[in-house]
Amino acid sequence: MRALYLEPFSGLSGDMLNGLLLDLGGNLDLLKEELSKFTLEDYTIQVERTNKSSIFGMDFDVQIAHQHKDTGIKGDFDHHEHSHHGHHHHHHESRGLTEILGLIESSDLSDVVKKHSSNVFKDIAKAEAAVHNADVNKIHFHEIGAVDSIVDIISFFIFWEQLKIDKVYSTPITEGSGTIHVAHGEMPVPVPAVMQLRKNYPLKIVQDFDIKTELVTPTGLALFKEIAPEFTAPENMYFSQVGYGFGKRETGKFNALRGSLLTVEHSNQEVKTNHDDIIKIEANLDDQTPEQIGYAMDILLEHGALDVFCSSIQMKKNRPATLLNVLVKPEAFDEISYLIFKHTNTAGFRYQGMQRRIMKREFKEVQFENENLRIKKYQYQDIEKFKPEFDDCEKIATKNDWSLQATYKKIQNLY
Ligand SMILES: O=C([S-])c1cc(C(=O)S)c[n+]([C@@H]2O[C@H](COP(=O)(O)O)[C@@H](O)[C@H]2O)c1
Ligand code: NI
Repeated sequence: MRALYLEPFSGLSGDMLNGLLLDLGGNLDLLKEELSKFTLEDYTIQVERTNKSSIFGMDFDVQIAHQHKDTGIKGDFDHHEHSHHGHHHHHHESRGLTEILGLIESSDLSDVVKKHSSNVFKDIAKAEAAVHNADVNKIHFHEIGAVDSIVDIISFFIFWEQLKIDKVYSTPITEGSGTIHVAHGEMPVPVPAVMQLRKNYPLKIVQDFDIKTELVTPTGLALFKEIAPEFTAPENMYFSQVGYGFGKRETGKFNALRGSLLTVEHSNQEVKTNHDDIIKIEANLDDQTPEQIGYAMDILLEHGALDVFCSSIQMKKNRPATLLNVLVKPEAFDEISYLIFKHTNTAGFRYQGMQRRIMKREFKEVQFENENLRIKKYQYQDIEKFKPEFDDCEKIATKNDWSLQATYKKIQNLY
């Protein structure tokens, strides 16, 4: 399993979220290729690996042709008829929600990107409609703001799909205070659309009253809601990568969104049930080297297979071959199927649904010889079993130059 751990200690915006996913390994060329499936006016994506306070991260910016960078503020939603505003140039068309949803639906973007980005647009339009007492379909996204909002939102889910994140965790979100100026005048921070987006949704937001500007933008918060982070610290996971997406405003503090990719082995996941459903996949491989099979096994395990194992078989034409077995949760079946076809020579495989009887599993962590020692507790009715985490025992044994046997003896009274 792969998780994303967000630390929005300086708020959330579309640019920060995109910069972060890029810094965590999002592929810019593939992003541009995908975005070309969606027809929009002239814009360019500017990315720069740069530093703030000597910490390197990604600056992501969508630049629109003819945009005046006078205020540095984008996202000017036009809720009025064009004729009411002399300053609305002809080339600044506005798009309504229905039009944006239609553009997304008729594009060749993936279903995942279509679904999530449409949800975000609906959420923002609903919030704007509530603030400005307008019909949700009458909210018009002003072109200057809309093009970069559209690109921000769609890009985020294209990166999202690339990174294959299964779960999101977050620390509480920090928001600024005071007021900001947008085209419609002065707005209190949190801005009204952000307040609406918070309605009836369990978010943890704290305000930093030393910062007199906006840290959380409507786009940033709507994207955050769509990936639905859990406000807890992930347990039994390992940080595999840390990244930073920079914000644009001068806040007087370190203005970035930090995020980390975390991985967890299935054997280290908490289990709260005594039974579950899995799928068992079998493929006979008679033309693949052990090196290739080992490589495929690693990839399948990294992408959520519960277990991958092989046995030797004798196939037609007297060929010694390998039976590849993969156990997978139903929700990971499509991705694992794709990866089997990608990384093995097989042109088909067998699969069957199975039920498992399993022991509940939880972890406790103790300190031993200045090291964390995780202990697994298995439980089924009145039966309890305890098992210290092998990787931790190995670390303790190596550090102290003890045998594994001696290490297990020393820790046995800890569980
Ligand atoms: O122009 C309008 S109507 C406007 C409304 C609101 C409300 O909260 S209502 C907020 N904003 C500000 O625009 C920028 C851009 O936001 P994005 O989410 O598009 O990045 C931001 O400062 C908003 O607070 C504009
Ligand atoms: Ni508004």
